[in-house]
Amino acid sequence: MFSTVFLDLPPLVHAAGAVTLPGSKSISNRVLLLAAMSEGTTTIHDLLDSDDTRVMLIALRTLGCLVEESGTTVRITGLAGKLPNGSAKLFLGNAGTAMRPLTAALAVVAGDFELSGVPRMHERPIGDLVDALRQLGCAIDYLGNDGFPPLKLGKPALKLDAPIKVRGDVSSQFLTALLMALPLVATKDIVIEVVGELISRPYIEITLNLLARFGVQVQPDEWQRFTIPAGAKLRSPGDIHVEADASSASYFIALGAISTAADGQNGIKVQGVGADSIQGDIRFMEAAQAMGAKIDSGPNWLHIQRGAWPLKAIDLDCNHIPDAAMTLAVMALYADGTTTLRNIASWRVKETDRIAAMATELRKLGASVVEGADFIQVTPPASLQGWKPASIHTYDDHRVAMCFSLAAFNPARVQLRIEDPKCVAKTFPDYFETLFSVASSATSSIPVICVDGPTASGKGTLAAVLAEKLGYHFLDSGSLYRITGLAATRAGIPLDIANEAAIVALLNTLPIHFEGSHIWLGNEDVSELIRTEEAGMNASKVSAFPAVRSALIDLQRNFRQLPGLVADGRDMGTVIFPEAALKVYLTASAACRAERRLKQLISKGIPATLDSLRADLEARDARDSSRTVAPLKPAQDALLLDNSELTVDTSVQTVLDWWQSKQPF
Ligand SMILES: Nc1ncnc2c1ncn2[C@@H]1O[C@H](COP(=O)(O)OP(=O)(O)OP(=O)(O)O)[C@@H](O)[C@H]1O
Ligand SMILES: Nc1ccn([C@H]2C[C@H](O)[C@@H](COP(=O)(O)O)O2)c(=O)n1
Repeated sequence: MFSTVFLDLPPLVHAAGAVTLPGSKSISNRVLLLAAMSEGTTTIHDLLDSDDTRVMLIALRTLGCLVEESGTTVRITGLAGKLPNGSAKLFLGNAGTAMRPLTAALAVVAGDFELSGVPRMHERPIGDLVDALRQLGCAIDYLGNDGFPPLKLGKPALKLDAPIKVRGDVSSQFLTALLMALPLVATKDIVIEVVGELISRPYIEITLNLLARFGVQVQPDEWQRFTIPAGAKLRSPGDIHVEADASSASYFIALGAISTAADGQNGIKVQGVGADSIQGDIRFMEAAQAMGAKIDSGPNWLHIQRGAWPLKAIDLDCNHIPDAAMTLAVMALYADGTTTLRNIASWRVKETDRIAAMATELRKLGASVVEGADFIQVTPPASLQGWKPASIHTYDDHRVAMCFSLAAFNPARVQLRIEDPKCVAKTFPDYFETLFSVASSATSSIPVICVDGPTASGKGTLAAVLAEKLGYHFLDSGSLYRITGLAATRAGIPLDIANEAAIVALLNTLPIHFEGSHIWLGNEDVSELIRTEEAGMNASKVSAFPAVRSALIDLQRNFRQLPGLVADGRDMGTVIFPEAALKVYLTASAACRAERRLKQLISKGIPATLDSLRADLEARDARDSSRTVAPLKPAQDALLLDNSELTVDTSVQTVLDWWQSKQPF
């Protein structure tokens, strides 16, 4: 997951390949609660691992439920409606799929509970559900504002005779919550009557479908009355598989519709969910097809290719696909006219006011947007010049972040910044990694920051922190020369020019691979071994051989992957990435560098003296600067930074400021 303050997306050009999506949030949290409340043990396969499921799991454990996790498989020993912990305080983050159903389930069983969430959760309405539960005799108090969490639940005095009325036109989660909770107390038939038009019916279909899997056959009557039969009991189905999330699939369906494939590849394959999904958002397929996507599907997969181009503008009632419809609003940027998405009033009470958020952010990109109480109308920029680079504010809303990433395919190739990219953790923590696994940019548009300079100037430290802060890959090019020196020494090859060919032949066979900050030579983690002063000196020797340098060029350039790269070395800016957007030449006085190296070695328990270290680093600098190929020197367009008197933080901030000043935002 990208936990950076922002994530810059270079212009994306192609997309092709297969993606496997995480489990459905709606199914995951429903199944977790049903499994916890039912009789028997349920093994849930492919459960979504995200913020929203995590708060549900923590809540269930707090209530005394036995939860055993093993990867994406979770075993729940059901409580059969009896809670061992009759009082608990539950924090439910911003998970509506946890807050609403848990409120109903805990309100009908005896106990004292407090349910709270993040500030936005305390602005999301729950009054209609509370009103419905109070009709049943549930004791519920508001701890903050009336109509909103946090809530205090007490012991109910249940009255099951009259039909329970619940509004269906604000959120279908209120009805879902009642449907899942009432089997716990169905000593007689319980009737729920929906007041107002029921929105988001497909979510109710998921609820009914899953209740049936847990042994409860609710009798629906025209989507207005639902009867939970007397004697209904939640019973574990044993094993249950969670489909991939159809709302998450919408981004990749859209991706297939708007992108062209790179050579030899063919569209986007989405694995884990197919056209026969029980999730309502699968009908996003139809909307995407109406806009021009070509989609094939099988039992558990979808295959999407670009069809009509530009996409066709549509006018659609999106009541049945409220979440996935946000993706349509971004697809509208690529349409041949104005797209209108109607009947989306529920967007206003989601993670943020999504109509306002989408309108604001689409306008930043240059679109014309009209918004109303329950609709949004999007007209794309009239020409390439109409597109504007934009920093997309994401409002702590995972779907805003994910759907706007698709704007990186804009034909004007303007840059895009996604603020707070980690908000995708709510449903799809690895969203951007998955996107980058199938999307590609022109290599020349993938940003590179080069940090070159003499030994112990702090290049590695600076470059690694920059890479972390920007979410970019990191190339420690010196490690490649260090490994070459190590391998040659181990093979008994003297490190002199006469053996250049032998060293290159050996280098070409080396199974080098990188895993985070660890460097492997085959099965051996050599990260520490190559850090000695001797290894540094040997690296300096082999790095002077032209054929060794040539042999390492492609390997280094291959590090230039989405979303960007920070590369540290001696010739990053002069030879390997001469067109890099920012080149930093980092220096510090020899005295200062020797002192830093001394501290570094002593902290690792390696004895050393200041004088010998200074002599060694000056000798290394001299060799690195005087060799005939790619000598150590600043690139002509490098910015010089002497950090002798600067802390690491100040150096990092200086370079980040330089980088920001080059961005169009
Ligand atoms: N600005 C700074 N102020 C103080 N200490 C620093 C600064 N930058 C780096 N250091 C420290 O100096 C030591 C050497 O830094 P680092 O290993 O990053 O240098 P380097 O240039 O990559 O060296 P080499 O080229 O030999 O790999 C580290 O212990 C690091 O924490
Ligand atoms: N791009 C590079 C990186 C490193 N070298 C050589 C010269 C250095 O003395 C040696 C070790 O590098 P370090 O790990 O200390 O950065 O490798 C080079 O020639 N070109």
